[in-house]
Amino acid sequence: MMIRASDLGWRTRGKTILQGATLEIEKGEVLGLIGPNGSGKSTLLRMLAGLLKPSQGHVELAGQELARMNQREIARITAFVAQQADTSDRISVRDAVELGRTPWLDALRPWSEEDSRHVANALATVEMQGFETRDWITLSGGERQRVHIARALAQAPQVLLLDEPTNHLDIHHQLSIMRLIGRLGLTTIVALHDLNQAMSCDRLGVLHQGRLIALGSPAEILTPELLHCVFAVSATELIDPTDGTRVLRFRSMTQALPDMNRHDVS
Ligand SMILES: Nc1ncnc2c1ncn2[C@@H]1O[C@H](COP(=O)(O)OP(=O)(O)OP(=O)(O)O)[C@@H](O)[C@H]1O
Repeated sequence: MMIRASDLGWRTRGKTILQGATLEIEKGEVLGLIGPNGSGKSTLLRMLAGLLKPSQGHVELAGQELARMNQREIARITAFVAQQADTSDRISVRDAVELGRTPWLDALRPWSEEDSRHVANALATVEMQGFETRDWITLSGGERQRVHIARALAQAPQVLLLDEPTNHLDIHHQLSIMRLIGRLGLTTIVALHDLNQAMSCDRLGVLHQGRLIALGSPAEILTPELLHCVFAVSATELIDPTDGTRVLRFRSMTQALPDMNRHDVS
């Protein structure tokens, strides 16, 4: 088991933000976290990344107690891509991605060709080669997002934690990031808002009002009943005729559905 979280909870200023989250993630599994705004997805990811100390419960990472590991030990196993990670520092794209190598460097292990290879591969993977010398502040939102993902890949992690990684991305790059997540073979936990993208995950966890209320395969989870209860939408399942995949189409609950039983002959 790569990650084991038991009864995780977080409280702040007397308010419970997350409670009773228990989950296990196998090596190489892609787990999607879905849930409405404010349901606790980022909070759970930040606890799994060791960035937020749980008020309750504990996390095991690759067989070790996360609370007993230092940031460097955690960063050699886990890379985290936050939702809005920005920097005001004037750094180049290459500098930003090179930061991913930090957990592997020290006085006895200075920068080497291997580190440069990791950085070049990571930039190529997110289709950002050629941007190395650009100033970070001149990048668009989507380019910044891809550089953040490159920084995480340069870290050569076993576990990838991604908070809405397709935010800001155009459709080509949304699809290529989702495809990349699928083929990296890393243990990945990814918070997603696009429920059609979520269908490509091995399993989905649903957060609702600070609780992990369901965990299972996309087919088990993305039912019209659950989508109605959790997201307050009505969903219709369609089949893409080109490859037979399921596609969900959503309507707000206030939008009237056409009466399928009415056969008007005019
Ligand atoms: N430091 C904090 N102090 C007070 N409330 C907080 C703090 N951090 C998070 N919250 C609240 O906790 C709840 C869960 O936040 P979280 O960011 O985990 O949700 P989320 O599911 O990731 O939401 P979104 O989909 O909007 O990104 C929100 O209501 C948020 O306002």
